[in-house]
Amino acid sequence: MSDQPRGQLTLRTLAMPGDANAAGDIFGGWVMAQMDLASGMRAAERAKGRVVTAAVKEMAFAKPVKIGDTLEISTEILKIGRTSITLYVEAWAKRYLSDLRERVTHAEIVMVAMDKDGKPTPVPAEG
Ligand SMILES: CC(=O)SCCNC(=O)CCNC(=O)[C@H](O)C(C)(C)COP(=O)(O)OP(=O)(O)OC[C@H]1O[C@@H](n2cnc3c(N)ncnc32)[C@H](O)[C@@H]1OP(=O)(O)O
Repeated sequence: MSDQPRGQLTLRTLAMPGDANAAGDIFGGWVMAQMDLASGMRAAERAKGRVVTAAVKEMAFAKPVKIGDTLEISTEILKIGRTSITLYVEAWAKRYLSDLRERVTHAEIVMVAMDKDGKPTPVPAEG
């Protein structure tokens, strides 16, 4: 497993008190939401249109995110199907007031390109 983020840095945000429990641990659901947002951004750019999340493959949280950490989400497009885009997504915590970065979780996320009527539509050729 690499000690560097894989793919493109797609989203950076700050973990705030409102995203945490009473012990200062950031909710896993908030981290997942940021990963979903980043996947949507990357996939919509590739699809040149709207996308929805079809599936999130198994996830585990290896390390906590704490209040004040910068959460960095990187994405790599693994596969383009007919209407789907499969991404490998990593979440890293850049620790508060430090240069230390730790990978907290990763997942494969499948996004599907949608037409204006909300039906799956082919992902256009690149370029
Ligand atoms: C902005 C948001 O994130 S929206 C919030 C969460 N997401 C949603 O609300 C999406 C709700 N789900 C849906 O609308 C539908 O189930 C869809 C569009 C994801 C799939 O619709 P389906 O009728 O199954 O369409 P269809 O069978 O044509 O599949 C479309 C593609 O999705 C893929 N797909 C569908 N379900 C899954 C799944 N569970 N896992 C992986 N891929 C899947 C298919 O393999 C297909 O890919 P391909 O065209 O590259 O071969």
